Amino acid sequence: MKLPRKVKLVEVGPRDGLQNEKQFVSTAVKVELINRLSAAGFPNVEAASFVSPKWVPQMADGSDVMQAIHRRRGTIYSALTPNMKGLEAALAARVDEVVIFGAASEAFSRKNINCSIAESMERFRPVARAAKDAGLRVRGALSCAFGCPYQGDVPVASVVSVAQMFDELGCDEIDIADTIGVGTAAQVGTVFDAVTRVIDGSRLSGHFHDTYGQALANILAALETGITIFHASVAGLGGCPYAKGATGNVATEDVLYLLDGLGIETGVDLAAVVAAGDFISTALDRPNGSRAGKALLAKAAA
Ligand SMILES: CC(C)(COP(=O)([O-])OP(=O)([O-])OC[C@H]1O[C@@H](n2cnc3c(N)ncnc32)[C@H](O)[C@@H]1OP(=O)([O-])[O-])[C@@H](O)C(=O)NCCC(=O)NCCSC(=O)C[C@@](C)(O)CC(=O)[O-]
Repeated sequence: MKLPRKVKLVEVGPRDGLQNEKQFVSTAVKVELINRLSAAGFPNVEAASFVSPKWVPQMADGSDVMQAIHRRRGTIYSALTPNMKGLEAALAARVDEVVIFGAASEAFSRKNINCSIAESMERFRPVARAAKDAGLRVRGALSCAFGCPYQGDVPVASVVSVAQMFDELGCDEIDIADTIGVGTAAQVGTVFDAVTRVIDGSRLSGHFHDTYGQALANILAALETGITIFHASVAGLGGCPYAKGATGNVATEDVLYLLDGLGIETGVDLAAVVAAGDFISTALDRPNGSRAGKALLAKAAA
């Protein structure tokens, strides 16, 4: 098994992790979480979402969050921008990277962003162009690459085709996302092998939710196909408001424990992430969703 020496870990907890919370999480808590995560050494933190507050009320304070955070040198702060209105807000908030987000499933595209896949790409085109003109990085998030809550199976050909659309829009990075956490290691191999035939693997990332407990195995399977960028959410927070039943992202602490054990460098301090996971679990008054996080906290307290 040939594995990479280094991996880029993108922390998505402040956005993907919190967006589904029913009770509004205060701006101060969001800011403290982002500051703790960037201090832990993440090269990239997904910090906000400039979407319609009617669709995702939890993310309505994105501008305030971006204004209040302490920007660590070397950290890329990303935000979701579904349209030009979102991009204008993101530019005003001085984000470093925008995320346009589409799906490999027509049904999910309509539920999540209220348009077809083809329409979404036409909506994203000026967003990507204006973001590039402003010197920002552009990431394309490709949901439902391993299954859809509305449509069921998603053909690998649809994943490849939407990845190529993002590529054509000029995306620097493309996230292959298991939105509802149904993918298996075998499927991960098949999907990444197919996408890497048309897009260089160094520009692809694995974004795994952990509904069926397969996320760490899926990360290992993706590492074996040469993928070196992964997303994770501190304390396993999260879920998509338009993907019922799906649990949070794979917990960052668990991914770090795996990567540290494999001797793969991330530049991220596991102990600091464990403390951030404890902070946000306490603030939300809920059990910590990271197995490694809980074990390390218990060990430290013993
Ligand atoms: C795309 C739209 C806006 C279309 O929504 P729409 O209703 O078709 O759009 P609209 O243009 O008719 O706008 C409706 C209202 O929203 C406002 N509006 C419109 N755009 C914005 C904006 N950017 N910022 C603030 N406000 C906005 C707009 O001004 C209007 O306000 P009104 O006139 O009614 O007062 C909507 O469907 C939406 O916001 N969807 C976002 C859903 C979302 O955020 N989902 C979660 C993120 S995706 C995800 O989690 C998956 C991912 C990325 O993690 C990967 C994975 O795991 O799969």
